[in-house]
Amino acid sequence: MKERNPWHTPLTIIIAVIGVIAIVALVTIAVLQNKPLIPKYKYGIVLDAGSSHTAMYIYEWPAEKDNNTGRVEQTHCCKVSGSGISDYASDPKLAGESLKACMRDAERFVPSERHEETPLYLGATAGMRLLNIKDSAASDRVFQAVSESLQKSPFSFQGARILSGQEEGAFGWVTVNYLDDRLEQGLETTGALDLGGASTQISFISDSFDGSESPSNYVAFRLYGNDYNLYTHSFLCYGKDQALRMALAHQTQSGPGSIVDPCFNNGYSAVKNYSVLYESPCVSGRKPSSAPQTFTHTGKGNFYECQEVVKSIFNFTECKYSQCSFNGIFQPTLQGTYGAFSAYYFVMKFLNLTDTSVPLQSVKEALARLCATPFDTLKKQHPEVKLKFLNEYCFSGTYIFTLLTEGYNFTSRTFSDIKFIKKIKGSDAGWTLGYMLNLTNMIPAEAPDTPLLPHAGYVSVITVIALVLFVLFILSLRPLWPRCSQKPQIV
Ligand SMILES: Nc1ccn([C@@H]2O[C@H](COP(=O)(O)OP(=O)(O)O)[C@@H](O)[C@H]2O)c(=O)n1
Ligand SMILES: [Ca+2]
Repeated sequence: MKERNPWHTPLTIIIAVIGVIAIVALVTIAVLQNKPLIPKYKYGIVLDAGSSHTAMYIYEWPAEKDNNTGRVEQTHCCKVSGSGISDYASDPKLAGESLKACMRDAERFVPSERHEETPLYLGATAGMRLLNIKDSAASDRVFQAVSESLQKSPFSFQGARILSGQEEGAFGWVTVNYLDDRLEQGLETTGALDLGGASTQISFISDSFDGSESPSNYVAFRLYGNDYNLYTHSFLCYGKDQALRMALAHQTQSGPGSIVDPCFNNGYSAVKNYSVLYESPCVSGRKPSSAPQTFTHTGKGNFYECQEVVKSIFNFTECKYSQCSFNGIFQPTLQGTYGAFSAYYFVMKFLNLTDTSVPLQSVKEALARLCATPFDTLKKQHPEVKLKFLNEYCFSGTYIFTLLTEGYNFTSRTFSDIKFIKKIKGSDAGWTLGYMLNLTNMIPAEAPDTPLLPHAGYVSVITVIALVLFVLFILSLRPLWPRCSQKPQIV
């Protein structure tokens, strides 16, 4: 007779089957319940209407996390061809037209089912600030024209406006710290240095600054449960293009028909128009009365002399606070590391000085060499670089050097705390991302509640608990287990 397996009682089989079904069900629910949904993204578009050009940035983030800590990333950037919108004062319609190619680009990059709900912002910076000072009616007409053009796009247009210098500085700081994950994790923050064409911004946290000494430089944030007292200042006219204008204006003050400029390479020569030079509010009112129509601008390439010219556009003496950067503007003691972007990056990239932290002395030597190079040689060395930029690198480099050291008081010790950057994790450093995060309330003031365990940990714990429960259950049924039958005795 075949021996009966003691486990093969109906009861144990039923218990085992129910147990297995229960475990499978538990694990399946645990996995499915917490599995991220198929990625669905939301979008936001910001147009950065700078003094020299306009750029459009498209940002993307997971749809189910938009009120939370979901990472926002730049997925596309489009450079508007032509000049900045402030240059269309005499023909505003063209400013609107100029944006159309990038807006069509955006229609391709944002899925059509999201078009209608995607916010679209245009923020203008120092070029429009200057136009607004010079001719506010013209500035209104430009905004009217660009707004009409953007309203025709399928996106949800949220308005075009001028950012204050304070906003521009503060949002640049938010962008770099957000992209570096410093805000959410409450880490030490990094300062932001932004050099544009018409203004420049410096923003950083200084423990010694609580806003009392100079309230206009103070911005308070509460982000992810942390308080930040930010120092920020925007110097209108101290972007590199307006700074060049001021340096030229300074050199034409004596009124002759030619300037021999140490900030331009030897061999450079151009005829320039006096009234064009003096049309900006940064230099207006200083045009010499005896000025001829044009002047010849030639280079003599000398970094040390150029530094003297550049210094003449700063006022280092006036200061009614405990300490100042320049032009009587309060600045607390520098602190921590800095990310320097926009034109800082472009110029330092040309000098090959962006990779590591750069000693100040190397920058000085590189600039002395660059300025002393004859213009013809420079053109041969860099056939790929646009002449408009190549002409100006000696000036731009010297200006950056002087602004950082004499203006903001970086020393040979602190200079290497500056990193020259263009992008962080694929997104451009600049004010646009911070601006959009703020307007869409994407950075919460308080730290969000996080689940106790990560997804994988949660599933493992549930599985182990289910197994333990099952084993305990089986053991608890021990009294019902069939007893082993006695083996028949072989006699
Ligand atoms: N490849 C490039 C692109 C821009 N730039 C400069 O970067 C600056 C950008 O300024 P911007 O147009 O954002 O002007 P703001 O309104 O910020 O003052 C301009 O001075 C451009 O000439 C550069 O040096 N190299
Ligand atoms: Ca800018």
